[in-house]
Amino acid sequence: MTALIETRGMHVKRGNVTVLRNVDFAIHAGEIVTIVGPNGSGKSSLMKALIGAVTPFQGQVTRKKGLRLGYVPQSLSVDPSMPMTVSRFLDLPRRSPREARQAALADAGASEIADRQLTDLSGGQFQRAMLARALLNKPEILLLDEPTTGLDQPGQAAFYKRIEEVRDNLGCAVLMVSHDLHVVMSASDRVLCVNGHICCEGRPEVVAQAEEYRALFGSGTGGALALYRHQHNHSHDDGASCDHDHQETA
Ligand SMILES: Nc1ncnc2c1ncn2[C@@H]1O[C@H](COP(=O)(O)OP(=O)(O)OP(=O)(O)O)[C@@H](O)[C@H]1O
Repeated sequence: MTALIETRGMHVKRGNVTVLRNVDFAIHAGEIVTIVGPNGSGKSSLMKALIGAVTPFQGQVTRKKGLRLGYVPQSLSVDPSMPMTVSRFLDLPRRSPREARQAALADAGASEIADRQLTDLSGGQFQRAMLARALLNKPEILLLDEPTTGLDQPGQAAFYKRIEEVRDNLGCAVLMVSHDLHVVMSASDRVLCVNGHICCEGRPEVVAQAEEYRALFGSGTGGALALYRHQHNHSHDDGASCDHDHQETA
């Protein structure tokens, strides 16, 4: 299967400092991949190099031709003195048909906020408005940089659940940076542990046990995987049924 984005031997500098070394990475259609790592370890730099906002000084990044990207940045400051509805926000920088805006808000689980002022939204609603904007062009890959910053734990869990639904409904790949290890690990197909390079990578269960991961986050997070696990019995449209044994967050 062709990768949506792939890097080979990628080195990235910010200023004069090499912040990422020798990154080999690929993400494919429909995957949910989470990047974890300490502060300053190069997670955002990796994301920026993948979307082309930062150019690697060595190695290659290959994006599928015509790849449709949706990007939710780490932060966006809104001038509280500037009145703007969510609908208007979705029209920046490019106007979209009303139906497209409504569909994106529905996909983001936020249909009811279309006419609300941006500055009146709760943190969770604002994140959904950002998500809706990233979904407007029906992305093949959605990239989210710490999308739940400022949300409480139920808010985080609800947001990641919505991301899984978006992936299921739209079939897009999802690549996100997160510090919410306990919540995000089991929502991911694959976890990438970054600290200036890729320390370890694999299924969440495997990464949580890896020495490199434990050296960075301690063994306490080994049990973190259990936290988000919930009972997840349902049928899909294609008739297949899911029966994972998850436990709810304490
Ligand atoms: N524009 C820049 N110019 C110079 N150095 C930068 C720039 N952006 C980031 N850096 C440096 O690059 C390193 C990696 O930063 P990056 O933002 O990628 O880390 P991160 O893992 O996303 O961190 P955090 O978890 O704190 O968001 C840090 O040392 C940071 O200070």
